[in-house]
Amino acid sequence: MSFHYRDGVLHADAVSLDAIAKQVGTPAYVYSAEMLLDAARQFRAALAGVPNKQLLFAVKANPAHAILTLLAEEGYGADIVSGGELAAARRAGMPAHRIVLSGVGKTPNELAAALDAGIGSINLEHEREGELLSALAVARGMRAPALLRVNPGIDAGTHAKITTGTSDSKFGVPLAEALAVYERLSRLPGLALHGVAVHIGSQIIDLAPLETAYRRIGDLILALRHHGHRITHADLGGGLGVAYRAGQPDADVYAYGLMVTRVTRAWETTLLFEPGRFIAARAGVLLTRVLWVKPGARHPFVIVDASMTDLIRPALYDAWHEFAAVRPSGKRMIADVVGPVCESSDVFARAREIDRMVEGDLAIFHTAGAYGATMSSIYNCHALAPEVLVHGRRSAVISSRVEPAALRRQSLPDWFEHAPRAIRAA
Ligand SMILES: Cc1ncc(COP(=O)(O)O)c(C=O)c1O
Ligand SMILES: N[C@@H](CCCC[NH3+])C(=O)O
Repeated sequence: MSFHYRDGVLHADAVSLDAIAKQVGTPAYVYSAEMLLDAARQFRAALAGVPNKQLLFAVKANPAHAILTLLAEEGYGADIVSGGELAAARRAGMPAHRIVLSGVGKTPNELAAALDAGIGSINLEHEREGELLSALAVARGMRAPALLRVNPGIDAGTHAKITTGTSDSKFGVPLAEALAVYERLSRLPGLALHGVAVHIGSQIIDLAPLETAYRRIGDLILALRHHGHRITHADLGGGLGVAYRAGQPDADVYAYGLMVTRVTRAWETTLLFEPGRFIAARAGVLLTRVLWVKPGARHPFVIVDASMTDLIRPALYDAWHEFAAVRPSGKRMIADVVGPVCESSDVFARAREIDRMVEGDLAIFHTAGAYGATMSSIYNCHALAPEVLVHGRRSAVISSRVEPAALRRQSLPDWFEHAPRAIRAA
C-alpha cells in the first residue's frame, strides 16, 4: 500500500491524513513504513546478481530514529557524514561494522569517534585527511579501515547543486591523482586502506554516467592491483533518483542492478551501496493546511502553513513536488502555492494546475521523505514539523530530531595545535 485515496480521502497505508492532521496539527511529515520497506527490499532484490555486498542507507536523507530502526531491521547499515549521524545510526541498532563515514570536511573529533566506535570504513576525501586519520589510529594502537574516494570527473546529468563527480567539485581525489595518492596513503602505519569509493551525485535517472564512473573505477582497481595493492572493497555510492513529477519515471533500479552486475563481474570485491533518496523519498509526504487563498495579478496565491523552513528543496533547487488535496473536490485551479516565510523564494509551485483549494483545506506535497524534514530550519521562529510514521493501521509520532553531536565542534587550539603535531609524530 502507499499514499492512496479511499472514500475520497487521502490515506497513508490504512490511516487517513485527516486523522493525522487532527492528531498532530499541520504542517507535519507523514511516512509510510510499507513504502519505505518496499523500496529497501526492491533495492536489495535489484542487486541479487551481486554476490558480496553491503547496503548502507545514506542517513542524511532521513535520520529519524524510527526510519533508521526499520532499515536496520532490514539489514541496512549506514552511510554517515558526521558525528551526529554516527550517534543516530548506532542508536538505531546499526552495527558498527556496517557503518561508513563519508564527508568532505570530517573533524578530528569525528574521525576519532568513528575509530573508537569501530566502524567498517572511513572514506578519505584527500591526502591530509588520511595523514590525520593514520596518526589518530597509531595513537590508539590500531589501523583505521579506509577507502579512498575518487572523483571520476563525470557530470551525473543532475541538478548542478547536487552533482558531485565533476572535476571542479570539492569531493574526492581526482582520478588522475588517485593512484599516486593511494600509493602514498598505503604506506602510512595507521591506515588499512582496502579499496576505493565513488559517488557522482544525486537524483540520477539516466544510468549512463554512473556506468562510465564505475568503469573508470574498475580500471583504477586494475591499476592499483597491478601496483600490488590488495583491493577488497569498492563503495559505489548512492544517487538513484525518483520521479518527482507525475508521469516521469523513477530510476530503473533493476536496470541499475544488471548494469552493476555486468560492470563489476571481474572486480572480486565486496561492493558497498549508499542509497538515500531511492529508499526514503517516496515514503514521505508533507501535510499542510491552506491558510488563505489570496487574489494575485495573474493567478491566486494558495498560502499554506508549510514553508521553505519545512521543505527547502523547491527554494534551493527549484525542485518540483506534486501538490494534492487530501479531499479533492474534482475541481481544478491554476495557482501559485506559497509559504508564509518572508522570502520571495518561499514558493512551492508557480502557475501550476492543482486541485481546487479553499481556506482550511488539507493538502500534501508528495515525495518528501528524503531531504525533507532533515533539511528543515527554524527560520522566522517556526517550530520544526512533527513527523508521523504510519504502519498499517497504526500511526505514531516518531522522535525525529537528532541531537546534533557536540563532536563536530572543535576548539581552535585542538585543531591547529594538536592535529598537525600528531601528523608529524606519525
Ligand atoms: C557519499 C554519498 N553517498 C550517498 C549519498 C546519497 O545519495 P542519494 O540520496 O542520492 O542516494 C550522497 C548524497 O548525495 C553522498 O554524498
Ligand atoms: N539534499 C539534496 C541532495 C543532496 C544529496 C546529498 N549529497 C536534495 O534534496 O535533493
